[in-house]
Amino acid sequence: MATAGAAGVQLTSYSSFLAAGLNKLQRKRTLSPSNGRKPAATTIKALAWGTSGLDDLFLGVGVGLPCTVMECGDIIYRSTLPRSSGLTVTAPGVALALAAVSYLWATPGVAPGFWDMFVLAFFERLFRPTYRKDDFVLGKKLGEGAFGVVYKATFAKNKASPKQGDLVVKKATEYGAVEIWMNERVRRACASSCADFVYGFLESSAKGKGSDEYWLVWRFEGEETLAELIQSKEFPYNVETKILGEVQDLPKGLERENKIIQTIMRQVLFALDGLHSTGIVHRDMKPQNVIFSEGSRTFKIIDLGAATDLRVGINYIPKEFLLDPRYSAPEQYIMSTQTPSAPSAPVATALSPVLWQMNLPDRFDMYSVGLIFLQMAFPPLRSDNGLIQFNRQLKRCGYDMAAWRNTVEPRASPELRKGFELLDLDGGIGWELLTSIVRYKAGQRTSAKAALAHPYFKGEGLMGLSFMQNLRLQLFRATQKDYSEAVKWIIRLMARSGTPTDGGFTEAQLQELKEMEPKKSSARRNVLASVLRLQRKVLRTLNESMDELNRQRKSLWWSRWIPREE
Ligand SMILES: Nc1ncnc2c1ncn2[C@@H]1O[C@H](COP(=O)(O)OP(=O)(O)OP(=O)(O)O)[C@@H](O)[C@H]1O
Repeated sequence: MATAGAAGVQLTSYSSFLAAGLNKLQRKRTLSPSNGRKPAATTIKALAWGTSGLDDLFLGVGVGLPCTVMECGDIIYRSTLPRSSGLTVTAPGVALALAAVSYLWATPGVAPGFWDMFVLAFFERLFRPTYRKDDFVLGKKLGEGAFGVVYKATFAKNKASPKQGDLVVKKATEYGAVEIWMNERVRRACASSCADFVYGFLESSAKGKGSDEYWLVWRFEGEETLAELIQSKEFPYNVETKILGEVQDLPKGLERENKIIQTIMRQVLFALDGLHSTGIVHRDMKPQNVIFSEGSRTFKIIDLGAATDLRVGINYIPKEFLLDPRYSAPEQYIMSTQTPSAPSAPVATALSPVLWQMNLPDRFDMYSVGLIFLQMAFPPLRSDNGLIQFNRQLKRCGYDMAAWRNTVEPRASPELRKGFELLDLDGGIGWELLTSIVRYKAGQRTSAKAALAHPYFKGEGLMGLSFMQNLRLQLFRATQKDYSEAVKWIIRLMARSGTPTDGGFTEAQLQELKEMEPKKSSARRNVLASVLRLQRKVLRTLNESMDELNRQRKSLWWSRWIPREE
């Protein structure tokens, strides 16, 4: 260090010596302006560059007197010197930060997931009241499914609860763990979407490990599910006062019924959008799992036993089949069967936005909601038999709702025709919404959020739409359009011989096109094939590595979060 310092001092002295020489030269030129010629500016500049270059060199070397090395400046002007340690904002930096934030917040939400799991869940566990089975008195049985029995219940007299009132208790088998997880997630993220969850715990039986039971407790929301309500001959009038608070000032008829159905659909979609936004797919949407909450006067979703949390990959087993065939979408699996079973939580969380966008798993629920809409609009489809028959007919029509309509409408019963008339109100926006949901391909189905923004819910029909709403409708239509129809039309047009009346291409033109095409299309096809090959390879690699990870972590890791009865 000492040697370097000395060298620096020596070099600095040399630089000062040169600068002094330069000053002298300038003075000399100014004092004796020579024989009419201008001073040799280039020489001076060159010398000046020489000295400043040396100074830069010292700065670069980093040795020398403090003010040669550190750009101290004069004390008076120090504030004008560039700040060396400030945060520099650059366009690529901002773009990168924005991309990272968008990824972390994209559905199902990596960042909110961390916050929820490590902060909210932690504090909730610290402060919420805990219960044990003696705190409840079970009443009548409300239902019995494959995985548990549901009872109406109350708090035991000795248990002081902040909110008294009726409860619902489900005693469930091993699948109860998943349902507790889902209900707790929902309570923190979108409480109004589902029945109000009170508590869930594992009750270890004295008889042995095999008979452990999960207890799940909710507030009793109400007596009726949508299934019971739509079975009534009075539907939809039997729901009117429940959700609208009063009888509408309209004569009984299609318009009034449409308003009620609109409100039910809006509430169901709103609840479902809450679940989807937090990364939960219900997988068992049906009128039996939509309950009318008397307290909040809205429809809420129940039974999260088949739900899957794609934020962390819980209960996500793509090859599993546990769906109600009456309401399930044609694809049956919510994720591509090429997608592996759920990886470990951190990997699943990091990849969740990519997997969500690749598979659009929420559209599985949307198909089921489309069928609920259909049942509300068409009375003959409200029975099990009616729905099963419809499913068969739609399958035969290639899941094309327009084709189904063309087949059944000409010989439709008055009840069935009533459904078409209801959906055709206001320029057919109800039919348009329905057909944008009930589609074969998941990717072409509209999401819950997009459906909520559909003008069908504006309530005043097409005539009542503002300019902006109309614009949004056009945009919705453009994004929802099935362009395969346009392609078919072009192909049909091409197949005809070109005449002035029919249009289309002549044989000669087609031949010309054929001759022109190969090079272009084969290049494009090659690129496409390479992209597909790459995609398959990525998926296969992911598949293998994740299955490997999964094998090592088959245990129900999330059961750590589930309280046990002491
Ligand atoms: N929070 C609640 N408030 C009022 N009733 C409820 C509530 N939760 C569930 N129920 C009633 O209990 C019944 C069964 O509930 P749930 O569907 O969750 O159980 P399940 O065992 O999964 O039954 P299934 O297999 O038949 O769907 C529901 O149909 C509903 O009538």
